[in-house]
Amino acid sequence: MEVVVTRNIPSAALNVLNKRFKVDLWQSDDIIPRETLISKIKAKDGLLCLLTDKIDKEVLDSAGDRLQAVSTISVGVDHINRSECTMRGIKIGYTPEVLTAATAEFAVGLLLSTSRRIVEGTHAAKRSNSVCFFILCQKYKVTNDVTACVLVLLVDDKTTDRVGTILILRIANFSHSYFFKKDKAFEENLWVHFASFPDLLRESDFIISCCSFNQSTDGVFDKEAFKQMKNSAIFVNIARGGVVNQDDLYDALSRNVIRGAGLDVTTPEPLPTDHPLFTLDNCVVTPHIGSASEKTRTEMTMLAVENLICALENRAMPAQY
Ligand SMILES: O=C(O)C(=O)CO
Repeated sequence: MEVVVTRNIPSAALNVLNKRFKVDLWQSDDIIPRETLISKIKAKDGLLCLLTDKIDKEVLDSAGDRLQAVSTISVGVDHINRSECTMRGIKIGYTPEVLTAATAEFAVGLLLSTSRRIVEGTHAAKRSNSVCFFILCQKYKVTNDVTACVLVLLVDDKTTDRVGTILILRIANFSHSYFFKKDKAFEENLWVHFASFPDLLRESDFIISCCSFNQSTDGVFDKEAFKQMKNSAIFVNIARGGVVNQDDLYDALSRNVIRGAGLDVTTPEPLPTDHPLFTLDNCVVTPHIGSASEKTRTEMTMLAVENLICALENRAMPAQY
């Protein structure tokens, strides 16, 4: 059997695949160009891909009848046309659980670095030796305390629940937590409360988007949403760039409609270096590295490899979507 792998993966994972299949590897740390993917996938049995690879009808058409499985090294599957896969009997594997803790931790990191202006402080320290006055000078006078603030997580399905749950536990010492989710058990187990979306926007000091990207979350953080937030609110996005209208966010940040944003996800990814969001002091942008600890990325890759092998050998995948 033949499989396509769309990125350099750790050699341990590649060796496992090489022992079983003929592997057509895109041997690069860069995103595989779309035309290359469309050409490589022809008449292959399996695909190991990343969230940066759009697996749509055109790619599946190019693969043809032999393709049996798409295994993504990600928990999110919004880059894969699931209904086309289902119609064609193509199994989808994904990587839940193994990245939960790393992603939740990263959200805490973004929350703190944005609210306490750690990145801005680092730049200021490099620029000037008067940084001891950082907190006193007019320009830099405000940072948000995290303690005793109201924090909101936008969570909407099983996948994002997991990250949300760990996140709640990690920040339990800081804040009261609210969940945008109608689930009694959840409320009782984590001492969180359900609130409507407009209430959450109005009452929160921190809003963390952990939701999956779908029709109901597409652009949900827009001009209207930012207008409803407190002027002191900090917005953190570890979900997908598509849940935010980025022009509206830029506008809200540059006019101090909200205080700051920490974004690990953007549209597009990577965000072009000349993007206006990079010009703002009150916006921390990272290149989608929420799950990028060595242990986590290795576990994700090994799980994706195992998913692919099981699918092609007609055994149950450890994590079938
Ligand atoms: O696995 C995913 O879907 C991610 O977004 C990783 O950070």
